[in-house]
Amino acid sequence: CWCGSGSKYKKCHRGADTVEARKKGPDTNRKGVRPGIVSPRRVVPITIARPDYADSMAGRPSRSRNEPDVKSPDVIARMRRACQAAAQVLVETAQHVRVGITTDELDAIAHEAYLKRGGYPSTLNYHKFPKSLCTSVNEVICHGIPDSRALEDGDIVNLDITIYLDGVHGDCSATYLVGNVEPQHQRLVQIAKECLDIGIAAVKPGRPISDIGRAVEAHAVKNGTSVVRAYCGHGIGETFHTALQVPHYYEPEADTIMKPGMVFTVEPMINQGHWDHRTWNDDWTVVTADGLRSAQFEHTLLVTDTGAEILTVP
Ligand SMILES: COc1cccc(Cn2ccc3cc(C(=O)NO)cnc32)c1
Ligand SMILES: [Co+2]
Ligand SMILES: [Co+2]
Ligand SMILES: [Co+2]
Repeated sequence: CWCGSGSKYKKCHRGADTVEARKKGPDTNRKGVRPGIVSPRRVVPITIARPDYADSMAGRPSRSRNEPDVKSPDVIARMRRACQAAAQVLVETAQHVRVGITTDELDAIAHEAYLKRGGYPSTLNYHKFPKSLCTSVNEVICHGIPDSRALEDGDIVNLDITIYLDGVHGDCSATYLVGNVEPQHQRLVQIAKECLDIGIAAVKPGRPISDIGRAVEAHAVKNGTSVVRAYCGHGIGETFHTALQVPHYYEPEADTIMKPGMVFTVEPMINQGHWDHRTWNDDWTVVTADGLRSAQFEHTLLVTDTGAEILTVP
């Protein structure tokens, strides 16, 4: 869900000056200063194949982002297995979501769940991201870093899982309710799930990628919510993020025609209030500008002759 630097969609990527000016520390909503990263770097046995960025100082993929949008039958077969594994890791980790568990403990659970399936946690060291999944709580839109904050009654939390298995990535996420969640926040989560389903239904060969954002944004706005613009869905395969971007708002410039064999994520981030975001001064955590909540769901999809096949099913 990263539109990346130099995004061709002006609205999709803010200029550095704006971002710099907007950096801020953890919101008081999150009970003051964030607890911080509490555990040492998790280890991945050398027996597990790692992506090229896993051991690089910058964590930057060396492989170009110009992987073809349409995948070969071999890559598709490997994507099916990786995406199924990602969905299983998500389900397994989500079973532990409850009041009192810390997001760092969820990171440990997810980490082991990747490893036991022979997979590498794609986010670990990806652009130097320090953890094996993203945990985005309440006003956090995406890229939340697991830490010592315990989940509280009434929270919503997105778990974003990406696995690297047999040379390809599978990426999925879901937002979960913690204990007794206020009806307005339950509704936000429901609308976000509907936005993903409606976005997937808009996937049709021969149509432009922009159909997806048009359908998602219409549903979000009709239901009194807004669509985050700075982070998009993305092409995925042997590369975590290919050059293909999938805005979740209506972007007429997203004119790539969908073709059978394409694989990309749809991962709408839906805000309770305004679509704008801020980035914490940890350089990762993306939060709503107005402090209201955000919810997200994500699947990795294969474009078929008639529509979309959801690959991230357990
Ligand atoms: C360099 O700039 C950035 C900025 C933000 C994030 C990152 C790297 N990154 C870390 C985790 C992560 C997850 C996704 C994802 O697609 N989730 O569905 C995307 N990017 C991710 C890099
Ligand atoms: Co993301
Ligand atoms: Co993604
Ligand atoms: Co993801």
